[in-house]
Amino acid sequence: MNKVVLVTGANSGIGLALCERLLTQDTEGVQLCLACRNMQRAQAARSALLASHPTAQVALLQMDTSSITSVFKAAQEIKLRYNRLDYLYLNAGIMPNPQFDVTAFFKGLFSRKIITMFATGEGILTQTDRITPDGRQEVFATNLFGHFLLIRELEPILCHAGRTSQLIWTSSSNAHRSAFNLEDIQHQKGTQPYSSSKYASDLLSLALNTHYNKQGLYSSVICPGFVMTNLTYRILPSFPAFLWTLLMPIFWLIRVFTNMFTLTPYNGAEALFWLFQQKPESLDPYAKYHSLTSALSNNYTQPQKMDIDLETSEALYEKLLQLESEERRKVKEKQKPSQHFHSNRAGPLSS
Ligand SMILES: NC(=O)C1=CN([C@@H]2O[C@H](COP(=O)(O)OP(=O)(O)OC[C@H]3O[C@@H](n4cnc5c(N)ncnc54)[C@H](OP(=O)(O)O)[C@@H]3O)[C@@H](O)[C@H]2O)C=CC1
Ligand SMILES: CC(C)=CCC[C@@H](C)[C@H]1CC[C@H]2C3=C(CC[C@]12C)[C@@]1(C)CCC(=O)[C@@H](C)[C@@H]1CC3
Repeated sequence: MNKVVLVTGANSGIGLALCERLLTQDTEGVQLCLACRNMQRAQAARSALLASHPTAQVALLQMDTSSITSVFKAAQEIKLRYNRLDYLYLNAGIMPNPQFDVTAFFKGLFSRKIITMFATGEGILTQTDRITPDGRQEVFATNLFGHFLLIRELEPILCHAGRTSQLIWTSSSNAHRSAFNLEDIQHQKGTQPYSSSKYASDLLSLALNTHYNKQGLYSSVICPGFVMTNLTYRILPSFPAFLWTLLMPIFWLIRVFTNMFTLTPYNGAEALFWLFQQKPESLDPYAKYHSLTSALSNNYTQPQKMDIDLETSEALYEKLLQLESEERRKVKEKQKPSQHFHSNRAGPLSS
């Protein structure tokens, strides 16, 4: 039977590379749905996939994960189109207005933390977040909360007796406990919203396993390593593309010291692809699955224990459920005036 696979943020980078890899492995056996914010880029991605796999089933769906209305609308559409969903890749993500701390970078080069700095970007990156029209912090809304609402909405087609479904989050080695605060889950106060949102996805994945494994739904997280994509090019915006190309030999050299420099979206998608082939019951809910590339350019996936605990994951889950109820209440409030308007119109006509 065909596997139904939905990938968010599938029009570029790691998400698109995953789609390409899935189709290369089994063109006929996969029914792909690319859920994208930008439909022009989504069309281009679909055409590229169909050019190399003309018989593939590739559908498109408009969804902006930072917008509550868009997520609810997309979820309705998905439920109309499919009666089951085997894989949901929660991959869309942003790192807006990144600031690269040059001083910290040079200090790091001459410290014992040099490898960690290159592997995780720890200590050298901050971001300035924005507020969405819904009034939420944009990084939290895009990377985490929109995805959480999507999962909750898709529950009926994700949970089926007698078969399993997988949720797979594109997290990061940049996820740190120190950037996350349970009292400020949207990271309104700090300067590391990206790290906070990725740490929150690690916690949420654990909580989802606690609450949904019995219903056959399993969640895992991966880190794609450091990959050259639109997201990373924006870290040094003044750097022209050719300078990045000039840096490539240095980056390949760094692979001798850390296998986290996967560099290409194809390599970065390794763990996402590997998880597609695993039995979800055999996976460790406390592990992050890393895409790694050796100095000799061999790709492999390796699990690493995450710095997370059940108590914090449950507390975050509760807070997300509260936010979800608030959002549902707001949606109902918005619908009320128009219902009132229609019933008023219906009144005199029927009398
Ligand atoms: N590159 C790296 O080194 C690393 C990346 N990651 C993670 O990998 C994931 C993919 O990023 P990557 O491929 O690198 O970068 P890209 O910028 O190429 O991909 C990000 C994707 O997310 C989509 N997206 C962004 N915002 C929204 C939104 N509001 N609604 C729907 N889609 C949205 C983008 O679509 P659009 O075209 O509309 O912008 C794009 O398709 C992200 O979650 C990122 O955090 C993790 C660790 C390292
Ligand atoms: C100018 C030179 C010679 C080097 C600059 C390298 C940095 C721009 C680069 C080194 C490690 C990278 C890194 C990330 C971004 C770019 C670096 C800081 C990430 C933080 C990108 C997003 C992620 O999720 C992390 C896993 C990446 C970790 C490594």
